[in-house]
Order: sequence, then C-alpha cells, then structure tokens
Amino acid sequence: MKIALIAHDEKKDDMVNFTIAYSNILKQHELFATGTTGTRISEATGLSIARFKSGPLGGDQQIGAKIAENEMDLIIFFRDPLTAQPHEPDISALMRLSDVYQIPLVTNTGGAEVMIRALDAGFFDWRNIVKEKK
Ligand SMILES: O=C(CO)COP(=O)(O)O
Repeated sequence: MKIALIAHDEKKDDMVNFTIAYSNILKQHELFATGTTGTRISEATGLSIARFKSGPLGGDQQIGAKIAENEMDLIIFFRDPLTAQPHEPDISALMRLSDVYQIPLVTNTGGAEVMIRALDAGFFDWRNIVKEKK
C-alpha cells in the first residue's frame, strides 16, 4: 500500500515515535511524506521514504494530487489543532480530496494505531479491488 505520513511541527516527535514503533509494518509498504516530516522519519528509522515539498510550500497539495490519481491508500496526518497554519487551505483541500475519493485519513495517534493494525491484518485488501477496477 502507498502510505502518506505528515505531521505538523508540534506533532513531529509523535510521528517519529509512531514510525519507530511500527517500522516493521511500515517497511513493507511504499512510504511518502511531506518534506520535513520525511527527513525526521528517515533519520530516526532508516525507512525508505519519498519526500514531497514541505507542507507550507505545497507538500499537502502534492499528496492531494496523488489521492486524485488513485495513487495513495492511507493518509496518516498528525495535525496540530492548537496552532494556526499559514497553509490551512491546502490542508483542507487534502482532507476534502480524501473524502471525495474515500481514502482513509487519520489525524491523530489514536486513529493511526487502529489504522496501522488494520493494515497489518489485511483490512486494506479492498483497495486492491478498487485499483483493479480502475
Ligand atoms: O505542514 C505540514 C502539513 O500541513 C507538514 O510539512 P512538513 O513535513 O514539511 O513540516
């Protein structure tokens, strides 16, 4: 599966800890991230990860475009609910596209814990059916 990992600055430590904890599962998948998040994860875990631009410079929009092309299966986005982001419209657009295309998106560690275990249990097989139909 193709997984996007994104974290706002106040949540980057949480993302690093999450990816360390689940690196054995994550390494079986194709990983993508916004710029700074990707750097932090690869430094901490050694996971192979394709990096888009930093969020404020268009990274959220690049991931949104992948969703629109049916090229993303899961979005793990640790959002900071307490800090205003200059690129809030881009963040809303990414979340909107995940709703348009029915792509699972979680915005906190609780949701991510459930989603990563579901992924490992094979609950994402329906995505292969969607992709075969394309
Ligand atoms: O701002 C972000 C998502 O909206 C994340 O971008 P960075 O990973 O480059 O910090």
